[in-house]
Amino acid sequence: MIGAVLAGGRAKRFGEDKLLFKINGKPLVLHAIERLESSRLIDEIVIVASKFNAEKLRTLGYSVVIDELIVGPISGIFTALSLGDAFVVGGDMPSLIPEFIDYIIKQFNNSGKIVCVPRWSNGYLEPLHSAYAQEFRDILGKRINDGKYKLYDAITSSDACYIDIEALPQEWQVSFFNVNKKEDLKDLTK
Ligand SMILES: Nc1nc2c(ncn2[C@@H]2O[C@H](COP(=O)(O)OP(=O)(O)OP(=O)(O)O)[C@@H](O)[C@H]2O)c(=O)[nH]1
Ligand SMILES: [Mg+2]
Repeated sequence: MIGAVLAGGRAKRFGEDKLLFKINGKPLVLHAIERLESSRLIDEIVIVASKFNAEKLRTLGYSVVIDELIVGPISGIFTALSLGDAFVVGGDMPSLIPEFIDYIIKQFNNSGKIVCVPRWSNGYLEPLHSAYAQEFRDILGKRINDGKYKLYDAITSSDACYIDIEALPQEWQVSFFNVNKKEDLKDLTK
């Protein structure tokens, strides 16, 4: 399974390039990559960048593909799936829990569904912490063509497998943490 790290956003809320912003001396995106890499069921990492930041991200030494569409995470996933099945995360998720990722990939493999996504009891989904089959790419492509960019809608209108977050170890929930604003960094001093 490919580990795809979405990195094509403009970080408007953060106010500067958040993915290369150093936390404990290491770019934010590298924290996410290294966590994802230590999942046993992930065998290859790919960064899904934009044409604006691809060169900088290439210096990290991982393979980089360019999302030519940049219409939000949906186009990042669409781009990643050209390479195969993928577990997709945001590059701004430094607290990923490899064991949780492996758990989702196992569920995905056993379910035979085209997407396996964690779901909160209020119905909220975590699509940037989910496993996607390459077969889902055509569905995403059609939706993007129609100007339908909401991932939530793409997933819920498909035959997805849902993982009940509250039934799992509570310590795993930190895996969803993502940095949007500068002030989010203070939750990250560990
Ligand atoms: N490939 C790709 N990645 C994206 C796109 N939009 C967002 N991302 C990435 O997805 C992750 C989560 O997105 P956001 O939290 O909205 O980040 P962002 O868009 O850079 O930040 P804001 O401009 O503040 O919304 C980040 O790592 C982004 O770099 C996109 O259109 N294409
Ligand atoms: Mg955004």
